[in-house]
Amino acid sequence: MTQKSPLQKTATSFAEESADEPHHEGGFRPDFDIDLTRGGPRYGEFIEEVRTFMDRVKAALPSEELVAEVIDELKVLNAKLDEVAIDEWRAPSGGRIDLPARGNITLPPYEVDDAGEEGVHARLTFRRYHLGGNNAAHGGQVAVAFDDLMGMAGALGSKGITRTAYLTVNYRAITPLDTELKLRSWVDRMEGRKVFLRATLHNGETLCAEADGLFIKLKPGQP
Ligand SMILES: CCCCC/C=C\C/C=C\C/C=C\C/C=C\CCCC(=O)SCCNC(=O)CCNC(=O)[C@H](O)C(C)(C)COP(=O)(O)OP(=O)(O)OC[C@H]1O[C@@H](n2cnc3c(N)ncnc32)[C@H](O)[C@@H]1OP(=O)(O)O
Repeated sequence: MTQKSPLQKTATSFAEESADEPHHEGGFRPDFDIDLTRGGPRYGEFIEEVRTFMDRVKAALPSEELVAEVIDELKVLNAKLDEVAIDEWRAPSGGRIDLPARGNITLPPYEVDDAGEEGVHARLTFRRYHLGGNNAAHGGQVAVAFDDLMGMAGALGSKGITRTAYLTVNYRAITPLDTELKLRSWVDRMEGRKVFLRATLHNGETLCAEADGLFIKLKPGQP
C-alpha cells in the first residue's frame, strides 16, 4: 500500500488522538488495530467476487441441476472458510478501510472521497442484489448506507465511539441500481453525548433520500 486513502489518513489520526482516552472494550473500540495486510492483497477482489455472486444469485433462474451443483460447490467453500473463522476484531471484513465499504459484504459498496470532522463524502452504487423492486434499491439498503456513513461521520465529528439511537430516512425519489450515487453525512450538532447527524443521497442533482439520526457517544465499556 503506497498511498493512503482519505479514510485511512483520518482513521490513523483518530486512533492517535484517542490513544490517551480510557481503554474502551465496548462499542466499536477506539483503539483500532489497523492492519491492511489481513486477508492479503487480493482480499478486495475476493469480496468483490462474493458481491458478484450475490448479484448473479438475485438475477438467476437456475435449473434444478445448476442449483444442486452450486450447493455442492458452496458447501466445499463454506467448509474451507469455516476453518479460518476468527473473532470480529481481527477479521478483515469491516476493518480493511483501504477497500470499498471496508471490505464488508453486507454494506453497499462505497468509496470514501473525504472523511473528517466536517463530515464524510462517499460514492456508492447499489446493485442487483440490493434490488427492492422495479430496478430501484430496497429502502432498507439505503438505510444501511446511511447508518454506516452517518456512524462514521459521528465517530469522526465527536471523536468518540457512537451507536445509533434513531435513524429517520425520508425517501424522496427512486434510488436507481447500477448508478454511482453521492452520499454526504455530517454532524448537525452535539449536546453532551448526543450527536445529531444528517445525511443526503443524490443521483446527480436528484435528491433520492435524506436522513437524520441521533447517535449516542458510548461510555467506556458500554456495549
Ligand atoms: C467506530 C468508528 C471510528 C471511526 C474511525 C474512522 C474510520 C474507521 C472506520 C470505521 C467506522 C465507521 C463507521 C461506524 C460503523 C457503523 C455505524 C453503525 C452504528 C450502528 O448501527 S449501532 C447499532 C444499532 N444501535 C443499537 O443497537 C443501539 C441500541 N441502544 C443502545 O445501546 C442505547 O439505547 C444507547 C447507547 C443508544 C443509549 O443508551 P445510554 O444508556 O447510553 O444512554 P441514555 O439512554 O441515557 O440516553 C442518552 C441521551 O440520549 C437520549 N436518547 C437515547 N435514545 C434516544 C432515542 N431513541 N430518541 C431520542 N432520544 C434518545 C436520552 O433521552 C438521553 O438524553 P438526555 O441526556 O437529554 O436525557
